[in-house]
Amino acid sequence: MDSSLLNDYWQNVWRIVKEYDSVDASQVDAFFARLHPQVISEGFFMLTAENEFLKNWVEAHYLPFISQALQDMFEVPFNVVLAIDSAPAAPVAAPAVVVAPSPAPSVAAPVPTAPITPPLQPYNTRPASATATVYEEAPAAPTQTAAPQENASGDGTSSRVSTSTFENFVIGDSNRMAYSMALAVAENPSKEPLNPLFIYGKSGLGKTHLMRAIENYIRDSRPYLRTLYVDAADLLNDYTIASTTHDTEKNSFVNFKKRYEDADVLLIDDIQHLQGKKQTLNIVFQIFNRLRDMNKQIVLSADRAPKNIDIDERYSSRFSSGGTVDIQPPEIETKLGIIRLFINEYQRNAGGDSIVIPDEVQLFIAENSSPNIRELKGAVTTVIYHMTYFGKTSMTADELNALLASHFTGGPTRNLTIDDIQKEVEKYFHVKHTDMLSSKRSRDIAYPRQIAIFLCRQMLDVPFATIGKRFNRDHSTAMHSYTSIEKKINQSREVREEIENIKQMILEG
Ligand SMILES: Nc1ncnc2c1ncn2[C@@H]1O[C@H](COP(=O)(O)OP(=O)(O)OP(=O)(O)O)[C@@H](O)[C@H]1O
Repeated sequence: MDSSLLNDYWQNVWRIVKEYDSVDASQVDAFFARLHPQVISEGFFMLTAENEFLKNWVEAHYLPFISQALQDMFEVPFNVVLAIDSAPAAPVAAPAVVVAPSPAPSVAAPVPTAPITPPLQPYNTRPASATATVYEEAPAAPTQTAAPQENASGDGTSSRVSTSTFENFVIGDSNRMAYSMALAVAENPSKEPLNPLFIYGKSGLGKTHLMRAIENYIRDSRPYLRTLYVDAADLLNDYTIASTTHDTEKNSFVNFKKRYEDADVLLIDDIQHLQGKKQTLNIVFQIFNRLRDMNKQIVLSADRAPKNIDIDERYSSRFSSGGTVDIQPPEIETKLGIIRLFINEYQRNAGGDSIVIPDEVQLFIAENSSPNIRELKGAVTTVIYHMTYFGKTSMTADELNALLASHFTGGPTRNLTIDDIQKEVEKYFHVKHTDMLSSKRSRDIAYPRQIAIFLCRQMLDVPFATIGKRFNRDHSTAMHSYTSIEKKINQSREVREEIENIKQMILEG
């Protein structure tokens, strides 16, 4: 979106607010003249104010009016955010939300000629099939204009490496902050305080999507930067090969390290895979420090908070020394947004007849699928194929249940057992099964054991006596474990997240 359009929207908001009965138009003029629109996307509007006083005053007196005016214009509720920018530049339009106002690039670097910008349309121009539920969905059609070109990307490829972009990431409360931070990094790599950026959340919630979106954005907008994405499991593999290759010059190892140290932007996904891999961690840490010293951008992701990764504290504290943000399980609105996005994508790929999945079917899928978005997408594919193949125009709840029962991991057909829970908890904490059942009481064994007992009770609802027996304990010890974890969950968000995470892994088997 060009900045004049952004300004037009702002002028319109300004005009509408002045017309409200309870406001003093001249005061509005005085204050609003010192605000600068920065970003608008569906349901989100960000302004900057020149100082704290102005920000606080506008927040206290005019924020609801600004939201209302935007809602009047676009017919969706708006979240309005004010930030301080003491030296505001000309307003910049970004694809969607950003965390902080982005100053003009400090180096004479080529910037994207046309930033990614979802066209914002009044809500009533949406297809009639869209339900009234509010969600933020970036339109699927890519609008980044930079043509694929030779760049210095670390893996030698010259343009986009996956289809995950900021445009096809559906935003909701559960992921808004992560999206904003990822976008801020993509727009201004190596800018403090988001270096390193650490994104964490359970499986299938969109961490890789955001990392790939950062990678794609930078490859398009700053092709001269070497951008390197790697999954930690592949990195580990790379390292094993490099360190075991018997070349006398140690070229394999040197090349391995150089490949990562040469990156301007290094993205390492799923770093929990490095738990227990001392040597690899040590090398990764050296690479990390070197890149940080050279002010290169690092983005890390994991399925749990840095603190909960079983690695030396000096690593985890360095890894989380910049921006740390989590992605929570999606709300129904976000799930519906993703379902619609996926139907549109499917339709575009398939061409031909239009695919109509009734709203009630979409709602059924959103309500019954687990938070894992892979599962959600799989369910949509199954339904699309089923409806297309049998020429159906709708499906009843019973039919959907029958079709998707085995698909949903949390569904009724998944018969979880105490064994399943023990197995996943042991895997998560790297505890041997014999230790889990032993009388050992060191914290690294007792805590996982308590969690396993807690989950057996919570997920299976079996008597404490039965659970105790399976852990070589009596009824009261099992009950004590349960209450002790319950207490920890109430006291600590991290414990809560960790347990949710393990639960999800158990459900996914
Ligand atoms: N908000 C979203 N909007 C659109 N698609 C999404 C969103 N979140 C996730 N997805 C899609 O869901 C799938 C799973 O997401 P992704 O691979 O990013 O998860 P993850 O958190 O990295 O999981 P894991 O930890 O298992 O690697 C991908 O196809 C991704 O494009």
